[in-house]
Amino acid sequence: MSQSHLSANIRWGIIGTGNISTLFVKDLVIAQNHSSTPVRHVIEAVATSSLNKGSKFLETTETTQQNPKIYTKQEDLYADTLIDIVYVGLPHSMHKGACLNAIAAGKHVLCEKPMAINAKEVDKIVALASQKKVFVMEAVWTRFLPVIRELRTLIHEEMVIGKVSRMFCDFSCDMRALPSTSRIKDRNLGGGALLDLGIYPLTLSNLILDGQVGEKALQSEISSRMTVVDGVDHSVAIVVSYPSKQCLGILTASLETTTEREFCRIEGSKGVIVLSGPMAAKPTSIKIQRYNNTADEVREFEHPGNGFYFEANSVASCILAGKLESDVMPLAETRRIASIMDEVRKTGGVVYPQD
Ligand SMILES: NC(=O)C1=CN([C@@H]2O[C@H](COP(=O)(O)OP(=O)(O)OC[C@H]3O[C@@H](n4cnc5c(N)ncnc54)[C@H](OP(=O)(O)O)[C@@H]3O)[C@@H](O)[C@H]2O)C=CC1
Ligand SMILES: O=C1OC[C@@H](O)[C@H](O)[C@H]1O
Repeated sequence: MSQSHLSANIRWGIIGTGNISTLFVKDLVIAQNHSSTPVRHVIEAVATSSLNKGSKFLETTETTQQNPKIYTKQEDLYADTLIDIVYVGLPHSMHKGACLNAIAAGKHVLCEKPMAINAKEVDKIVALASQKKVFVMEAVWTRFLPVIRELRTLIHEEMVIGKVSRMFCDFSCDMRALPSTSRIKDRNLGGGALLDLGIYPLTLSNLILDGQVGEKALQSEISSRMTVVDGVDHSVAIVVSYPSKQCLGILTASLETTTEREFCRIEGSKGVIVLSGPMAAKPTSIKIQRYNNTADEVREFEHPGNGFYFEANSVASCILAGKLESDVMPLAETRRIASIMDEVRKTGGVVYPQD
């Protein structure tokens, strides 16, 4: 397919060759065939614990032909002057260090969620990014999906279900078989349901109940409970309420069961919207049930790959425009969600070494 629409290169350095880095880079490759892709995404280098893992990663992601360098020391990737932006795909406890090192080297950063273990760490990253004048964003890719843009229009502009009063959202994955040493369960790696999964229902409650992000977001009140195993939460339940809008969200996440495809129900004065998909991070369908109409309306959102390129393209456009943060996922929103998660953990009794 022709790539004549691509006017600039964005050269990525990928840190970590695990699950999400693989999916993300595969999507960057897919993005090259989309006429809406504003840049050519180049995988310039990858940093990994072993050369062998690096080679396998390049094969799996079909980036071998781009001839990326494989570094076995992250410092070498940060020092590579050909890299524009570092993508951090590491366990949670390693995000802060990787972000600070990349920023100190003058790189832009896209860091997997959560940007850091707590709001205090987020503040350090934001302060250094502001000093070094680089773009930084937490990779909450869900916010960039077309299904979310449509959902927000339906709820906040067209008000198809009237005034929203309540929503339920769950993100649970049965991870009982994982050992306690896995990044999902190990307290020293920032494990736990809230930071790994609960961040998505919190994100959706912001998008559905509020609609404004970051500094413009409305004041909310939080109550919560957790079940804790080996120092990390295996289940969490949060009630987020907006007194000024008379609405509330009941949000849950768990490592001990798996959510049904219909993972989110939004109730309004004129009807109900049900979101479904393989997981709360990736809604693929919106069902509208109007109280005055017997026929449901279903809108499906299918696209190749996972759809990480919507996020990556937006990041590339910000960088080309010289922006230091995204309007869709601004740093104040990362900070706001991080402090809510701090509050929920404080009530639930989950304390990380970084707190
Ligand atoms: N946006 C999304 O949809 C998703 C986001 N995520 C987020 O991505 C990040 C990584 O998650 P995921 O890819 O699932 O994790 P993986 O365990 O699959 O990969 C993490 C990688 O980090 C490196 N690493 C370095 N030290 C360790 C360690 N002690 N334990 C494990 N890995 C280590 C390894 O890469 P190497 O050996 O190459 O150095 C490893 O492959 C997390 O922040 C997670 O929340 C995860 C899944 C989906
Ligand atoms: O989307 C996701 O699904 C599985 C989780 O472990 C992961 O961290 C999360 O982001």
